[in-house]
Amino acid sequence: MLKYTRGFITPTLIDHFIVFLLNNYFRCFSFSWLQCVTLRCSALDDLSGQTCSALMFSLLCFFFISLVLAVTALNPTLIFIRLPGAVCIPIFLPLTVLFLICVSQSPEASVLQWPPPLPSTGQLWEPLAPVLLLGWIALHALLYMVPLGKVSEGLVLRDGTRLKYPINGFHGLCISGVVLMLLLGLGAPLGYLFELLLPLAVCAIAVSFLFSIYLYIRSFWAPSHTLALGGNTGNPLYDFFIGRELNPRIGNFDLKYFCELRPGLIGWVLINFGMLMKEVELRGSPSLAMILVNGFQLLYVADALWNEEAVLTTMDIVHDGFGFMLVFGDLAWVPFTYGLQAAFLVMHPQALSSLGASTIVVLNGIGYYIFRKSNSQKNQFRRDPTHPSVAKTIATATGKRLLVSGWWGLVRHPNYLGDLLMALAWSLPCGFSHLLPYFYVIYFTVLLIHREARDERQCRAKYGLAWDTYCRRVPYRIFPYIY
Ligand SMILES: NC(=O)C1=CN([C@@H]2O[C@H](COP(=O)(O)OP(=O)(O)OC[C@H]3O[C@@H](n4cnc5c(N)ncnc54)[C@H](OP(=O)(O)O)[C@@H]3O)[C@@H](O)[C@H]2O)C=CC1
Ligand SMILES: CC(C)=CCC[C@@H](C)[C@H]1CC=C2C3=C(CC[C@@]21C)[C@@]1(C)CC[C@H](O)C(C)(C)[C@@H]1CC3
Repeated sequence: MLKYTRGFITPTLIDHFIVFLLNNYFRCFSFSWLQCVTLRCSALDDLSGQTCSALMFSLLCFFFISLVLAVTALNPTLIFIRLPGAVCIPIFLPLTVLFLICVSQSPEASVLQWPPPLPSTGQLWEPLAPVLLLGWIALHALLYMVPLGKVSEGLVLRDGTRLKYPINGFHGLCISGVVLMLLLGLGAPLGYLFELLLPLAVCAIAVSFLFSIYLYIRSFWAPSHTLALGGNTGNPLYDFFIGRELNPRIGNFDLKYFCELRPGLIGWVLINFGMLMKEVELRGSPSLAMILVNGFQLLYVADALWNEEAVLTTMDIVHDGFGFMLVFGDLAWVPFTYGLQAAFLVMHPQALSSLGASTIVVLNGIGYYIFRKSNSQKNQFRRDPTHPSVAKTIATATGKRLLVSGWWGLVRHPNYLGDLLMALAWSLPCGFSHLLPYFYVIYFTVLLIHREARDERQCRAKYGLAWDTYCRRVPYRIFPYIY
């Protein structure tokens, strides 16, 4: 099967890398605890400070292992670490969100700084935060139900039916923009979102847990044909993490579709804008770097909502259950880690030349073009395989065809390629002095490589020989001539 896959980064190389990380994780973990136990400090304060640091270091190590476990969680060849992955991730990914926010707001902004920045209880809790968060989710739930825009059908389900979805996310974004401008006009201190970041993230994590528990419990009343194929192993922890129900709904209100695009994604843009306003408070005007980061990420979110219908053919909606991973991803991970660049820029302003800025704009433009064209091509093809714009295809035994022309003839995941180029363009305005602003592009590369491998397995199982033919005709996965 691998003979059809070219490029110098191979799945075997990735497996070796995972084993290397596992080895080093155990070494780091035992080292940090050893250090914690053998510390010799004169003052009690010092001891507690250093103990905390050693603990924090252990947590960081745990984070890396969680990432590795996440990468392998669905890999049947590494089944012995599937379950631990599902157990560790719900603990350590939320801690990572809080840790990264603390780092972005600290003067050093170094993920490896010693001792690491630890928040006080006062910094974690603010009564306004749950009010704002629940108000925001309620506003978007309300906008979801407003009969604006068209209603579209999803792909055919296992029982042969199709679900209906309102396509009004872009309206939701515009209305949120108007509300924001009104608040700004009334003198609302939007820059205060900077101080509220940690308490808001704590609340979003709490909401994610409660909501996932609700989803897990209600899935036991769902008919069996509405359950996701991958989320019903019978192991409660694993199923809670992956999600049992495919499209949980309350009446016509689709919970997964709602969470995927609205409160978290639009919340991310709102938080970015809050960071921009904080910069205005501190320095009188927004920096070029901040404007670029805000502009690029607004474009990404607006594009997702403008092309909302295309989400109905993505893996999350079509194949994945709605469990902790997606709930937490949508409501906490996306809004609080995808915008770290803007949070970083508030305390760490960066000078950017016009040549540098223009190069970054061009990179984002190229990434966006590839991302949009390839996603639209596939979406159109899946909805109308006979469309005149589709030139070359491969027939499969399932009756569905595979696209081999346009961007889908260059690499097997051109949409990932465009997305990664954009991710890089979002980090570059933050300069090269810190690693933190590059967190997104690093995490995203890992996520997409894992996603590609998972999709490849599913497609091979689904399309068999036709998929092999496709791999022969299009040998590269994401990066032409590399991977
Ligand atoms: N910002 C973020 O955090 C994230 C962004 N994304 C982005 O979301 C977008 C969607 O990604 P994702 O859902 O992972 O994957 P895709 O939209 O690429 O969907 C994969 C599916 O497309 C179909 N497919 C694959 N190859 C072909 C082909 N040659 N012809 C026709 N159909 C094909 C298969 O499904 P079938 O044959 O059953 O139709 C396959 O399972 C991407 O642009 C990605 O970058 C994704 C994850 C996170
Ligand atoms: C570490 C962790 C908890 C990961 C969970 C993964 C989720 C954060 C992502 C899975 C697929 C996503 C997609 C988007 C956002 C991130 C998640 C939820 C997306 C909505 C972003 C905007 C794009 O235009 C998109 C609509 C194509 C995309 C769909 C997939």
